[in-house]
This record gives sequence, structure tokens and C-alpha cells, in this order.
Amino acid sequence: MAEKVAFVTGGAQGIGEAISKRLAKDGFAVAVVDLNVDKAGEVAQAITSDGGEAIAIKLDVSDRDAFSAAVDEAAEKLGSFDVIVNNAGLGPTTPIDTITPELFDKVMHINVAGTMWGVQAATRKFRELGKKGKIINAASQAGVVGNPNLMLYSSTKFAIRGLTQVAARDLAAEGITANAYAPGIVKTPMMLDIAHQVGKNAGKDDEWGMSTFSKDIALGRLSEPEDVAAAVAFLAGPDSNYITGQTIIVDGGMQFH
Ligand SMILES: NC(=O)C1=CN([C@@H]2O[C@H](COP(=O)(O)OP(=O)(O)OC[C@H]3O[C@@H](n4cnc5c(N)ncnc54)[C@H](O)[C@@H]3O)[C@@H](O)[C@H]2O)C=CC1
Ligand SMILES: CC(=O)C(C)=O
Repeated sequence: MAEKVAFVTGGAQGIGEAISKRLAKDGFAVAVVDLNVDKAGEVAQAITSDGGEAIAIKLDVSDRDAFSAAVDEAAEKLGSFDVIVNNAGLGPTTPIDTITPELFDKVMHINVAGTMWGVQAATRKFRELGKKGKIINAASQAGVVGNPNLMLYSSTKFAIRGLTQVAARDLAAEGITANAYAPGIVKTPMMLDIAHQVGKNAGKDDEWGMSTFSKDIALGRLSEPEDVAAAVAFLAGPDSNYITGQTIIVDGGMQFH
């Protein structure tokens, strides 16, 4: 069995898939966790075919009790619990007048509550096992500055940076760290959908929609999911032990702080 176990939500595709595969390469046994358990199973299978260790777990991150049970299942089946990556999220495009109470509740429940339940469940498990665990949450460059058409989504990502800072304060005395990663414009199904919607809302095409986000990338290219996975691997490993409460921006130089 691998010495360390990582639990990655939204692991079935996009950034979460790249994180799952990267952490497996770095020696973690990985719980690939997603609503879409069939796709999560394919990612776990690809990891095991490559000589790593992984299982798939079905979870809706907005269900607090189910989250707790999924953490127990991962720890029991993989033999430890060391790192949680709260990566799952929705990315709706929402011009201001399109936000309804129902959509607000849904996105807040998945993005914000779904991260908070992960922090709670992981903290309980770290304490149970006496681990100095690592909590790693998905923020976004859109959680650092406002982006067009993303009011609801941006609100959840600002919230995730805030809850990460509070977790870092509250858990530091126990040696548990909490950090966030803020990807820029990453080639995944979520971003392709945002580019499509933003283009459509302006009466333009997907390429125009993508260019409204990508024009300020200093390094001159969109991000690959693996660019983000590399930063998460750093946060999951021992070289980041003295870092907590931070948001690492992985955006190819869209913003400088
Ligand atoms: N793609 C991008 O450009 C950026 C993405 N991000 C963030 O990175 C994270 C991953 O994004 P992508 O890979 O692009 O998204 P994606 O939409 O391609 O993949 C998201 C995964 O999360 C899963 N998921 C959705 N709701 C779930 C739920 N309730 N419970 C469990 N799993 C659920 C989906 O089934 C899917 O496998 C998200 O938190 C996103 O907000 C942040 C900045 C930029
Ligand atoms: C999807 C996202 O997080 C963006 C555009 O930053």
C-alpha cells in the first residue's frame, strides 16, 4: 500500500483528473471522487494500469453526511488519509439578471458548502488518525478579481479563499495546513462551456468568448490541466510544509499582486 493517501473531488475529468494522475505519479494512493462515478472509475483504472493505486468513489459534495462517509471509505480502503483536494465545482455563466434564488442555492451548495464539508470531514479524519494533514481547495483567478458574466461563480471562489484562510488559522496549532490554488484559463469542459456562453451572450462565437478571458495571459497560451496539477502536487508534498492560508495563482501571468 502507498504510504500517503489523497482524496480528490471532481476527479473524473479536467483539472481533477490531472491532479489525481499527478498525485498518483508522486506516490499517493488516490481516491478519485466524483458525481460521475463511471468516469471516475476510468481515471482510477488508468492510474492502476500505470502502476499506481487508486479507487473511485461516488459523491455529491453538497451532501454533508455522504461526504463524511466517503472520507471514511477512502481511509478504510486505502489505509490512511493525508491530503484532501476540494476541486469539484460548477462554473455557470451568469449575466446579472439571470441569477435566480434556485441557481444561487445550487451553486453555493456545491462550490462553497461542498468545500466546507470537505474541510470538516478531512479535519475529523486527520484528528482521528493523528495526522498533520493538508487541505487544498480550488479557488480561481475569478476569486481574486471580478470577471465578466461570472458574478455567482466569482462569489463562490472569493468565499473559498476566505474559508481557506479561516481553516488555516483554526487548524495551524494541530499542524494541519490549508491552502488554495487559483487556476487561470484552463482547457477543460467547464472553461469551454463558459467561452461558448459568453460568446453566445455577445452574439459572437466560442473563440471570441475565450479571447475575452485569455487576452491578458502574459505567457501567451491557455493553461493545460497539468499546469495546475503541478502546483497542487507542490501543495500536497513536504516542500510546502511551511505554507498555510495562501492562494497560489496559476494563471500564466494574467494578474500580478
Ligand atoms: N477550467 C478553468 O479554467 C478553471 C477551473 N477552476 C476550478 O477548478 C475546478 C475544476 O474545474 P474543471 O476541471 O475546469 O471543471 P470540469 O467541469 O471540467 O470538471 C468538474 C468535475 O467536478 C464534478 N462535479 C461537479 N459537481 C459535483 C458534485 N456536486 N459532486 C461531486 N463532483 C462534482 C464533475 O462531474 C466533473 O467531473 C473547479 O472548482 C473550477 O471552478 C478554477 C479556475 C479556472
Ligand atoms: C472558470 C474560471 O475559473 C475562470 C474563468 O477563471
